[in-house]
Amino acid sequence: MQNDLRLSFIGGGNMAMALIGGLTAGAAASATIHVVDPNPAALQQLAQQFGVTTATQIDARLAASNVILLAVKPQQMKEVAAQLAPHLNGQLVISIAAGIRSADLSRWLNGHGAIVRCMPNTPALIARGITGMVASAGVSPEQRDAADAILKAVGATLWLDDEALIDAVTAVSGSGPAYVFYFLEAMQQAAEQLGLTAEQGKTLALATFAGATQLAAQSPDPIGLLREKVTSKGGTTYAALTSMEADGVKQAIIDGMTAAAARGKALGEELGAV
Ligand SMILES: NC(=O)C1=CN([C@@H]2O[C@H](COP(=O)(O)OP(=O)(O)OC[C@H]3O[C@@H](n4cnc5c(N)ncnc54)[C@H](O)[C@@H]3O)[C@@H](O)[C@H]2O)C=CC1
Ligand SMILES: O=C(O)[C@@H]1CCC=N1
Repeated sequence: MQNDLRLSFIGGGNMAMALIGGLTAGAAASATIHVVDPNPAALQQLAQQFGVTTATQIDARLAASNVILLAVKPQQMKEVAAQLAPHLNGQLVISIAAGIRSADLSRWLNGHGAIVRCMPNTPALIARGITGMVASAGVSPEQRDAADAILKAVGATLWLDDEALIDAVTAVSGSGPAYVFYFLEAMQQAAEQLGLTAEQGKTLALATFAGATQLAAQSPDPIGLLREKVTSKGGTTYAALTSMEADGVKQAIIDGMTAAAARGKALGEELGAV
């Protein structure tokens, strides 16, 4: 399938754009990509930027795809599945929607079995994403490989056996870029309050994040030890971390991520109950 990948997206918003951007720039550049979205402005931008074909509703080109990737909001999934169901003929369906369980999607697709549920993230746009993935029982080994190749074209993949863990992946890496941007915003704001320009603050914060994450990835040391190595007793880092601990920053991050996972589970229960 990899040599003849005809991939259609239903939903051409932020996440579809991130995935298509990564796919067209990288290993899957030869794939035929088609996008269906009722919003002509979104389609025009995708066509201009990435040379994909587009349609405002499900058409023959979509039906002729061998992989259909659902990139609509979780709240739109049931309606989209009802529109898609009559056009299915064994194709692989990949869903990236937060919360939506494969069993519910399969039911809405009239019992379609070839479903891969996954949770990518927006750094896919620059091929630096990471995607948690789980395959339903009806997915063939070839389809699993195709799903892996599509998501690998935009970064790393991590396969799970237990679908319930996708909510945890959502809380860590799906939503995760937003936490990083939040931390960067806070660092930039603090830099400005301390007298640097916004640009200087951004430059310093970005380089620090990039350097520290690469160091953590390459070092044999546990992350906690790397933190301790920056923290001289009675020094500046100690002052910062003591203040952050007193403000409950670490616990606030853990609580926030727990809320994200709970929201993913609740979305699945709410939206799947129909
Ligand atoms: N934004 C992110 O960082 C991530 C999002 N996701 C998931 O990706 C999915 C899409 O999220 P975003 O791209 O952020 O949302 P978005 O709102 O940017 O895009 C959704 C698109 O679906 C289109 N749409 C609405 N009804 C439709 C229909 N009947 N047929 C075809 N298209 C239709 C809309 O016009 C819009 O362009 C969500 O389910 C979300 O949970 C997953 C991982 C990360
Ligand atoms: O916020 C959301 O619901 C989606 C899923 C992960 C990232 N964005």
